[in-house]
Amino acid sequence: MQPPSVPDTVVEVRGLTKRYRGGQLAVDGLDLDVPRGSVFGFLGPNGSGKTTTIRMLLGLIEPSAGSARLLGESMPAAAREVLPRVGALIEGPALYGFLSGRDNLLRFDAADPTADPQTRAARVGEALERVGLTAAARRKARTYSLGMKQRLGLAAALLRPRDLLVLDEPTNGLDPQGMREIRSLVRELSDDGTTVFLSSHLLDEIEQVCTHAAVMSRGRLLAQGAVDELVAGARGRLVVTTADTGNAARVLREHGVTGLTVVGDRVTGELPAAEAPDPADLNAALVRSGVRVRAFGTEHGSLEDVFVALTGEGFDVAG
Ligand SMILES: Nc1ncnc2c1ncn2[C@@H]1O[C@H](COP(=O)(O)OP(=O)(O)OP(=O)(O)O)[C@@H](O)[C@H]1O
Repeated sequence: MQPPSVPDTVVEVRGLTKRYRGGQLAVDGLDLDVPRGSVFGFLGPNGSGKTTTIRMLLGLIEPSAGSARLLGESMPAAAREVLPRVGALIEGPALYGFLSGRDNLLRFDAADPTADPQTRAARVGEALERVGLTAAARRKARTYSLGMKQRLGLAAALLRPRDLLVLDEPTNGLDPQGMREIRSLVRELSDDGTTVFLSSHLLDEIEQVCTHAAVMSRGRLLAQGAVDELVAGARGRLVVTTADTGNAARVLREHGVTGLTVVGDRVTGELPAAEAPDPADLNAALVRSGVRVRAFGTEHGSLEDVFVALTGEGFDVAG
């Protein structure tokens, strides 16, 4: 039997809305298009509706309005056919601490009625290998670091081939090393052709690993698209290094630069969108005013700039 084909749009969401019983509007008219083969970052501060959206995508809760298609099929109606092709890791894996990593995976595999017991050991061995836990496979899961537990959860999601992986805040609580491990695993899975949808409140993480992103705030979508296009649309920041920060800020303000901040010997600001002055003219104006400029340049826009420009607010990671 041919494996089912993967449509060009792996996740297609239209007008998706969730109002909880208490009246809380958690997700408000969301449209999403996740292209096949992408690593799609679902970005937003805590409480912006990411988990609620993922729950609706996976058919765990009913939307109040709108529709969600996963691998071309309507959810939650097609959950039985679609979900076996989707690996998910939400809010940390459910592991037995008293079992070894390997025994945890054997249990997960045994719980899948379609998994052939004859090939179970090989499947578990491959999944452990894939996430780099072979050497630690016989240790009890409770002795694992958070990053190792998260990788074991991913191994469980990878016991069968998946067309889509949905990861809710996969690096939450991990140290930088653990984060790097998960990021490189996500890249490998993507290189093998799996579409990955991952939520995060970490802008930097999304920029590092994702090809596409959707930016959420308070239940609403602010922007989505290829990360490089989103970032290219963000205005860069002007950065001037000088001992004479006060005068530099004044001159830049007079020339239309906004959002000026001074940290140490660095003055940064935003170039006005319309009729942006040529940075070379700004530099000349600083020099004319007697400001001794040590360094002058522009920094590329980041996803944070996109977020700030769209909301007029800082990206509050603490929620
Ligand atoms: N079961 C529920 N009943 C009522 N309100 C809820 C429920 N679950 C979430 N909410 C509310 O809905 C909003 C969105 O929450 P959600 O968990 O989807 O956001 P999130 O972006 O995933 O944030 P986090 O990263 O903190 O989980 C929040 O204001 C939250 O308090």
